[in-house]
Amino acid sequence: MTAPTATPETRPEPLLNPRDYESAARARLDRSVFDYIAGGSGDELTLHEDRAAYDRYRLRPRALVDVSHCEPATTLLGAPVALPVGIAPMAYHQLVHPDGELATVRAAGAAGALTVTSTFASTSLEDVAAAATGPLWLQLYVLRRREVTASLVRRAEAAGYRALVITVDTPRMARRERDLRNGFRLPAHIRPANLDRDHEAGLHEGRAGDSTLAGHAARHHDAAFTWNDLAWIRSLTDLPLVLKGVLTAEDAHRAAGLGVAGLIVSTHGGRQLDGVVPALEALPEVVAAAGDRCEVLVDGGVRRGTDVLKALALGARAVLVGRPVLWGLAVDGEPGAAQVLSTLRAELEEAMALTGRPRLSDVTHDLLRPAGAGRTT
Ligand SMILES: Cc1cc2nc3c(=O)[nH]c(=O)nc-3n(C[C@H](O)[C@H](O)[C@H](O)COP(=O)(O)O)c2cc1C
Ligand SMILES: CC(C)CC(=O)C(=O)O
Repeated sequence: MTAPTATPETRPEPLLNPRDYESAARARLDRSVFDYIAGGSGDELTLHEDRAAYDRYRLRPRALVDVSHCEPATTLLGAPVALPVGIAPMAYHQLVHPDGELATVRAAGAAGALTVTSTFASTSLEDVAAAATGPLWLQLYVLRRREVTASLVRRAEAAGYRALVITVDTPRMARRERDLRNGFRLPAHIRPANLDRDHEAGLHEGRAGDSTLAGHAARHHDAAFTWNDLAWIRSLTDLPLVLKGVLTAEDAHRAAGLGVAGLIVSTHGGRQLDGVVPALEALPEVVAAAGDRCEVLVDGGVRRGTDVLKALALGARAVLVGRPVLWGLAVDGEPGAAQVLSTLRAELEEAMALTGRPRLSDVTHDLLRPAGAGRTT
């Protein structure tokens, strides 16, 4: 069959990487939705630095290694995954596509990847679980109404979630100036599907200079939640606990000592404390402090297969990706999200082959050197 004739002007540009998807998503989405997803807090220093930290490393390839088969499969808290890349928890996937979380969890399942579902999903955690074929963790914001958090824990267990990810960097939501300028509010048809109507109030009526999400977090997130309260969550469930947003050795030690199974080194994608250490820079101290007591993941700024390789070389067991998945979803629903994941997988395999590291156990610190510096190992 002949391809339809297309002039150079009309031929659609192929979308080859997350940046291409971002540009295409920008063209499709309402400005305030695009900005809510793309944006960071304050001067967006950390948003920028999370990404730039990857570019400060160079790769040291080894030659003449049999790379005819490269294997990125691993396990996360005991569950097999086909690749060390999962989907970060993100609120309200239906903002960008009506299929929302169902599309992203199906895309993750097809890729054999982990999905972390947000407390603020626009689809119920049970419906997400019913559509899942890969491992699922539930992200928890600890809410002031403790019985709501307790009920999320029980529902997660019943629905087959395999871990609880407690986000520890958001006792309040940072000022995100794009959202304030745009007067960000949730469109009327989108709601936090895991929560009751009390937790919906105020999300839909906004005004310039205000973000309804920030007001919502101020009313409902429990800013008094501390290390001592972790025992309360522990008492509710035997599911493994993972802390998301740990950036220091001190907190990693403390978490490991309390029996936390996993840590996600994260700046929340540059959306919380602006000027904080970029996640990739914090990774080595967290890995060293956790030792073999916790599995350590990292997120923020992962856009290429070589980024995944760099994070693994610095000791991460896996990375999570956030915005790129939403860009894929915005452009083409489930196939778009799937394409973003499969591109990252293809790039990771290529990077493993071209660095002479066909197994993840070969991806060690000697793979890296800081840009512009001599050998560090
Ligand atoms: C639109 C959006 C919504 C998010 N919602 C949540 C959330 O509900 N819970 C959470 O722990 N992190 C949330 N995050 C942070 C992500 O889990 C992740 O840390 C960050 O996006 C990773 O950076 P990346 O987008 O550069 O890959 C959100 C991020 C974005 C972009
Ligand atoms: C609803 C928000 C608290 C979700 C979030 O974590 C974010 O937008 O970064």
